[in-house]
Amino acid sequence: MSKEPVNVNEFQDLARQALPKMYYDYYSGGAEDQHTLKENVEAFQRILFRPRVLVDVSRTNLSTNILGYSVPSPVMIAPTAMHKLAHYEGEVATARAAAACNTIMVLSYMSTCTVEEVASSCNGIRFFQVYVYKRRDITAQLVLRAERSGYKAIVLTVDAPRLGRREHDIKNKMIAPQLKNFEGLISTKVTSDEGSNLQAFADGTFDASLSWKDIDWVKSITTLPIIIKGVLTREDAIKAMEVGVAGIVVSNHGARQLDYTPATISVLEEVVQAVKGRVPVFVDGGIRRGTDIFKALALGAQAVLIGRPVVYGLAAKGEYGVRRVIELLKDELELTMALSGCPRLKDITRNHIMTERDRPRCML
Ligand SMILES: Cc1cc2nc3c(=O)[nH]c(=O)nc-3n(C[C@H](O)[C@H](O)[C@H](O)COP(=O)(O)O)c2cc1C
Ligand SMILES: CC(C)CC(=O)C(=O)O
Repeated sequence: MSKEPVNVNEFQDLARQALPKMYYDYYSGGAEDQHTLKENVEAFQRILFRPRVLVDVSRTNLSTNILGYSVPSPVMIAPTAMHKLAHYEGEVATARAAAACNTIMVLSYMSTCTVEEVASSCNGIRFFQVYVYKRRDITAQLVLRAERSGYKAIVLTVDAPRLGRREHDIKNKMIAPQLKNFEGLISTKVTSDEGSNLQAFADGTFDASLSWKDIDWVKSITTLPIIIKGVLTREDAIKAMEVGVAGIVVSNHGARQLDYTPATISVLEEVVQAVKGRVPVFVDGGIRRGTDIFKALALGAQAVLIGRPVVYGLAAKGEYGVRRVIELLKDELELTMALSGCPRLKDITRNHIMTERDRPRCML
């Protein structure tokens, strides 16, 4: 048994040791210069606290409500592809860990276990993430299967008309494994032996024509609420509300798509202000500490999603590792709340943090 991590960052090293280089690079990497990859984490570090003292924090409560579902903490599992490359049990192990923590898991469209396998592996609230394929009938079938299997919302990812340029994957000639969801529908075998096979697969399948008018089509294939994932501007947040989404995820896809987009935490407030409370706003990207979660909530997020740390937990220690990642983040958030004078999530306000812009000159 490898050593027991005391924070989620320590799972990354264990994952690096556990995984073949090609897979570790795929999970950890970002697009091009990986500027945004660094920024997603570092922008959190530039936000400081304004803690309040002498508040009774002998009891804390982290519970919240996400789309009508009551959950014990404002943490969800972001959709990440192909968990069997991290651990032989794949998304089933992740789902069991999520269920054990009563945490909402968003299953990736590009999962290595099927939507039905994950649904039947354990009880739990799950959402299904969707990419729209050129073959729209395939997308419609997958959405129907997810709905029939009890998934509670569709998370439509809109920041990937094409796959970002991930240079590790190009060098490693990253493979695209068979994705069981698509068995009998489409082959993930690509013939290209140049560059990333995953990119070649995405180029052949993802529908780059997808646009705002197509949200009506997505609505027409499901009765589930639709959350849009990948919004970074007030303009798109307003459009998303106009087309009637049930929620917005501020996301730059973990810095894997367009490099030099701002860190998500830097644009969260812009989106929150545009949305004016009409739909919940979620955020992902670079969240590695309970303090990061607190900062996101202070800037108006209803909850956060965690991507890489979950995959690292899975690679390092399977289901147990994912559970520990969720527990560590939740414990850190709880302590942050106590030390900031916020016994409940609704006590967390914008005044509990200061961004670089808020800081008085004399402190620079
Ligand atoms: C290995 C990996 C695979 C991903 N696969 C998907 C995916 O299939 N669908 C999707 O919408 N987002 C995908 N994402 C993006 C995540 O949902 C999320 O936006 C991102 O990981 C958050 O950043 P973090 O990893 O810093 O927490 C993936 C991210 C990673 C790291
Ligand atoms: C298989 C990929 C398209 C999944 C993805 O979204 C990613 O790797 O970021």
